Amino acid sequence: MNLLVKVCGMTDGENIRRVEELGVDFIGFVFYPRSPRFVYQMPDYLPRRARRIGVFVNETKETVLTYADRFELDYVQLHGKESPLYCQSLRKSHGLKVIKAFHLATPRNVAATEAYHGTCDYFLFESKTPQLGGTGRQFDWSLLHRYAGRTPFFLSGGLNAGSANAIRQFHHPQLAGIDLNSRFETTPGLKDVERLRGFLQELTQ
Ligand SMILES: O=C(O)c1ccccc1NCC(=O)[C@H](O)[C@H](O)COP(=O)(O)O
Repeated sequence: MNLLVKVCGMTDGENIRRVEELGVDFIGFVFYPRSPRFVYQMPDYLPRRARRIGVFVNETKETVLTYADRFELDYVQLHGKESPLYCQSLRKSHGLKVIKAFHLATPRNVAATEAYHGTCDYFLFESKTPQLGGTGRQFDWSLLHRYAGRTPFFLSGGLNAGSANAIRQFHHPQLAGIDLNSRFETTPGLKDVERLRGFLQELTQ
C-alpha cells in the first residue's frame, strides 16, 4: 500500500528519533492543553526528515504561529470549530500547510466538509468524542463512502496493531494516509516502537 503514515502525540526526543527511523512521513505534536499528550517542553530531538505537524484546538492565530515558529512546523492540524476562513488564512498568509479534522458520527458530519474544499491540504477523519482526539475509538468507516470531495484525507481514530488488514481492504479514491496514536502507546505521549514496526510491516506486506 502506498499510504502516508502519521504518528501523532509525541513528546520525547529519543522516542521521536526512533519512530522517525521507522520511515514514517509525519510526526505530530499536540498543543492542546487539555490533552494528556500536551507538549510542555521542547523535546531534545525534533524530526529532521519526517514533516512536523502541530495539533491545535480553537487556538488564536497568534498562538498557532508562535508554536509554528518555535517548532518549525510544516503543517497545522485543527481539531476544533476552526472556520474555512481561518484555515485559508493560515495557509495563504503564513505559508503553513493545513489539515482540518472532522469528527464523524453521522452523514451530516461528512457534509460539513463541503465548505472547506480549497482551504486545506488534507482532511483528517476520526471519531466523535468529547475529548476531540486521542481516545483510541474508531468510527464507522462506511460513512466515508458518502465523502465525494476532492480534498485527500487521513484515516484516523483508534487505529491499532490489528487494523492493518481492514485498512488494506478499505478503498477510497481520496484516502491519502493513516494516523496512529494512542493504540500504539505505552503511556500517553510515548510510542511503542516495536508495535509500530510490526504494524507497518504488516501493512506493507
Ligand atoms: O492526541 C490527543 O490527545 C488529541 C487531543 C485532542 C485533539 C487531538 C488529539 N490528537 C490528534 C490526532 O491526530 C490523533 O492521532 C487522533 O485524534 C487519533 O487518535 P487515536 O484515536 O488515539 O488513534
